[in-house]
Amino acid sequence: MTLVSVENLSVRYGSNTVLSHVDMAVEPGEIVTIVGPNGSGKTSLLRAIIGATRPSAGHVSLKPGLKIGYVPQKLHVDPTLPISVERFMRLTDRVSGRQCVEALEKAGVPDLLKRQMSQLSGGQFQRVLLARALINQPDLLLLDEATQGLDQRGSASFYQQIEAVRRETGCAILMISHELHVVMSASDRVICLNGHVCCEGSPAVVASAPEYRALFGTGTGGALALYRHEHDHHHDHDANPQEAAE
Ligand SMILES: Nc1ncnc2c1ncn2[C@@H]1O[C@H](COP(=O)(O)OP(=O)(O)OP(=O)(O)O)[C@@H](O)[C@H]1O
Repeated sequence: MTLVSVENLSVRYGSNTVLSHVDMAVEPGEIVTIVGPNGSGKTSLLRAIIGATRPSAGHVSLKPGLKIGYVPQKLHVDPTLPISVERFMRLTDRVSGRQCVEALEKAGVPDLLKRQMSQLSGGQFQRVLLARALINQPDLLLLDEATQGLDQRGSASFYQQIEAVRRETGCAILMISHELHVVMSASDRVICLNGHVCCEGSPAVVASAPEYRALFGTGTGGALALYRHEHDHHHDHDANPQEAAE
């Protein structure tokens, strides 16, 4: 059964429409990546899915009883606050020490339980956030640019961990990423967003779609084009990405 189904979704902040007519779905066990320039509504889409942002039109349906783990884009922990990884993980959920250790194992950092949050490296911190999101054994994991601030090796290894999590737990993953080259290999499906769904499909189909190329250019150099986005392609919400790619 489909985990998340988004139909004709629009999100508006005041008079600013950031998402319009977005249709997308996530099936069990899939890894789906959302790419798109800054401000293209990626975070707004995730927030609409978890119910933190109210759609101005359309709707989001979740499979009944769906458990979601969410790794936010940024989380600031005051470096002067003495808080251990274990305390941090137990702040929001009633979980045992054993469950914390298991979640840290799944996130690839089994030995961090007693460490101070302020002493973790960027990569370790992100793994702890991942562990916290895994603690309730979610059916769907949402990651909002979870590798921000990590170097290329750190983020490649983080995505390998995500694939291992999917293998071991079978949970589906919906993630936002700017690292196109890494994402392309780790994803079953890519959705290219720019206020609307520009194109979507398997990484190979999306990479060769004219809409995607208009946004990101070709090859891995396209990762840079992301930040120098010129949106000059024609908007056609009914375009079939399969046909467009041919
Ligand atoms: N709570 C809010 N109130 C008003 N405007 C908002 C709010 N949240 C986001 N926006 C605006 O909506 C647009 C889309 O923001 P969103 O965070 O969804 O984009 P994004 O694709 O995730 O961007 P980035 O890649 O920079 O993280 C931006 O122009 C942003 O300024």
